[in-house]
Amino acid sequence: MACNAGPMRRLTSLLVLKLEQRGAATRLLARRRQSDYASKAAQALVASNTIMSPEQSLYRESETRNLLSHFGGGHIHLEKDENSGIARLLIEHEGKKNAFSGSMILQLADHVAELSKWKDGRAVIIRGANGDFCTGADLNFVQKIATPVLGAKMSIFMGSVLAKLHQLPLITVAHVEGYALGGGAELLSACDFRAVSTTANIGFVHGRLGVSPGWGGGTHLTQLVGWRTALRLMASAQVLDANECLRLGLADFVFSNDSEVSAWFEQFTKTSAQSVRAAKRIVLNAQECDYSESLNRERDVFAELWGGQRHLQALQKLAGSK
Ligand SMILES: CCCC(=O)SCCNC(=O)CCNC(=O)[C@H](O)C(C)(C)COP(=O)(O)OP(=O)(O)OC[C@H]1O[C@@H](n2cnc3c(N)ncnc32)[C@H](O)[C@@H]1OP(=O)(O)O
Repeated sequence: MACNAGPMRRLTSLLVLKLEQRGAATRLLARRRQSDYASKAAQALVASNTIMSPEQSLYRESETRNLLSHFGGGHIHLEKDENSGIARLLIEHEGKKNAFSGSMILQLADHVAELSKWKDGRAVIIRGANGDFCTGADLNFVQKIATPVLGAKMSIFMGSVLAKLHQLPLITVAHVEGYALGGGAELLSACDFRAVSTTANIGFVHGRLGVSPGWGGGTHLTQLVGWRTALRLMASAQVLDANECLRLGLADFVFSNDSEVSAWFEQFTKTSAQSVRAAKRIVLNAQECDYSESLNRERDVFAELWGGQRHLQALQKLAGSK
């Protein structure tokens, strides 16, 4: 369990802030065409007491799921290998360089939920189809939800998905080739490790669209590269190649072909899945909890493994080899 309800609470307060801008949102919506689905949905939300009253429930996941389901295209495939404990997530949106549609966001949410329950999972590798990682949100879909209220809902939902991805009890690796822009850069920055191809172009280019990261990517980037570099990258919308990413700490490994990345990944298969998962829990606690709570939790993790079947078997094997 997380030490605090951090990500969701921060996202919810974002929605509260947006709701305070209700007058502006309503005026903006009034200018939109009645026939536009997103505009109608937004008007319904603005008119609804439940979404507009801070005293009442502000965010309904089911409403956001319903909204996102209207924007289809592309697919996220999940493949789990029970023997190795390694899963693969493939992002595929043909003709759109794997940009996220609404339905792809929902699929990612469901896959992350499934992975969170996978007791024997060791790692998940995330990759884009056809030579690109992901170019963020599908711009056609973005255009249709370009209102403060709908943007807040989408940001809460996808921000929570990427926070859950970040907190998975297994190792997350982004296998990055080609373009990883906007929300695509946010997705890779939520992972534990980034193996980056020499073909990669990675950029927090949100500023070119007059916005900023909204899926937690600004926070994850800051944790990875420090606040000054993160500020520079977001404020300039600079697109980086693999070697620049490596120099800044945004890449862990640079590769030029698949066999190199497979060889690099081998390091995560040398210990038991339980030990890998324990290590992940320990580093998450160290990030999220205060010092003494993190130490307490580390002891709990240790106690779950010490004297267990795998520990005893390993001891026996070592003793036998002496
Ligand atoms: C909180 C999340 C915020 C966000 O993620 S906002 C989205 C941020 N992403 C972007 O701004 C990327 C926009 N795309 C681009 O700049 C360029 O397409 C890119 C990736 C540099 C590639 O340039 P080129 O190699 O010249 O190729 P191209 O532009 O002809 O693209 C090929 C086809 O892919 C499409 N595409 C690429 N990125 C897309 C996107 N995000 N949403 C929707 N469609 C997208 C592009 O429109 C083009 O389609 P078509 O062939 O013209 O039908």
